[in-house]
Amino acid sequence: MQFACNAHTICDSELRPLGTGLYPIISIINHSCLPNAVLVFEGRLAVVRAMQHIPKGDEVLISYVETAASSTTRQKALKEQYFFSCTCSRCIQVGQYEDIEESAILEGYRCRDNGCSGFLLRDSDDKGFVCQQCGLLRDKEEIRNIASDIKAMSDKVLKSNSSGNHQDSVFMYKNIEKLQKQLCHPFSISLMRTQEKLLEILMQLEDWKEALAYCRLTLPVYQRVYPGSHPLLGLQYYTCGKLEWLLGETDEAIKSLTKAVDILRITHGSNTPFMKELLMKLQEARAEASYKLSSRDE
Ligand SMILES: C[S@@+](CC[C@H](N)C(=O)[O-])C[C@H]1O[C@@H](n2cnc3c(N)ncnc32)[C@H](O)[C@@H]1O
Repeated sequence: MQFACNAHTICDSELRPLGTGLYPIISIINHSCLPNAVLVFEGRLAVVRAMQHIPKGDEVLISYVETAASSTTRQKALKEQYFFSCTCSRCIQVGQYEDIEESAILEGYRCRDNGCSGFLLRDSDDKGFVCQQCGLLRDKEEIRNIASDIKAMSDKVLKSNSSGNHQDSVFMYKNIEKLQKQLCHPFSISLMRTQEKLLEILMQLEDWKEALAYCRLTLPVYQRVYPGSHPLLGLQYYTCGKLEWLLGETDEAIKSLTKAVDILRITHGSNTPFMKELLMKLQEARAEASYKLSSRDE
């Protein structure tokens, strides 16, 4: 229990998990689902950085769990691993309309009308789910069928992942994505996770163009679920910028890399090798853009 409640996942600069470590000083930091600080690692060194101004006397808080989740999901994860009920400013809104809406957007269903972006809530007769914007009902049987097709397809892709055929995986994840688009709200986290997976495999396949398309698809959801200076949003801008640069979209690359720098210099500091590399890429992209401009003028 001491380990489970106090250990932290050690990650690389791109927040990919490497292992687990126990850091006695870091272990005194409490959790918030709306944290004001972030824990990052520079090799084995654990560094806590403020993501916003923290007034003197305020508690420094990090998040122990994935914040891109509904209140119910976050609370369940905190209870199961850390044995407490969170009462942070996000969690105290549980049961209020805004929180119900946010949960239905992140983890609920889309409206039957493709042009409507409303969120759905269970109807009082338990026939299905009703769009809170246009009033259309989605039959629970239809929802159950699509959800079970997604489950079957996800089980299949997990089994086939071990065989390592990326093309097959792309095909299967695209099928999952298609079904999730029918089922889930456009800002759904599961749809975003499928698109992230496709981005990852397409990068391995070096299909930069399609990878960029998927990276761009995830950005609106990232902006919503990782607001402010969240490192994951910064890293997604970084990926987008690298792909744009690789594909010769220099001006777009400069915009994305600048957004990445604005966030990651807060979360990752400005003197780390990781940040130096990012700043170097931005400088090179700027130099390329001005070279292109001057050769066009000539
Ligand atoms: C890593 S320790 C944090 C330091 C701990 N509060 C202490 O005084 O040693 C994790 C434990 O702290 C408690 N904790 C952390 N954040 C909390 C919060 N927001 N509300 C209530 N308890 C919290 C929980 O018991 C959790 O298992």
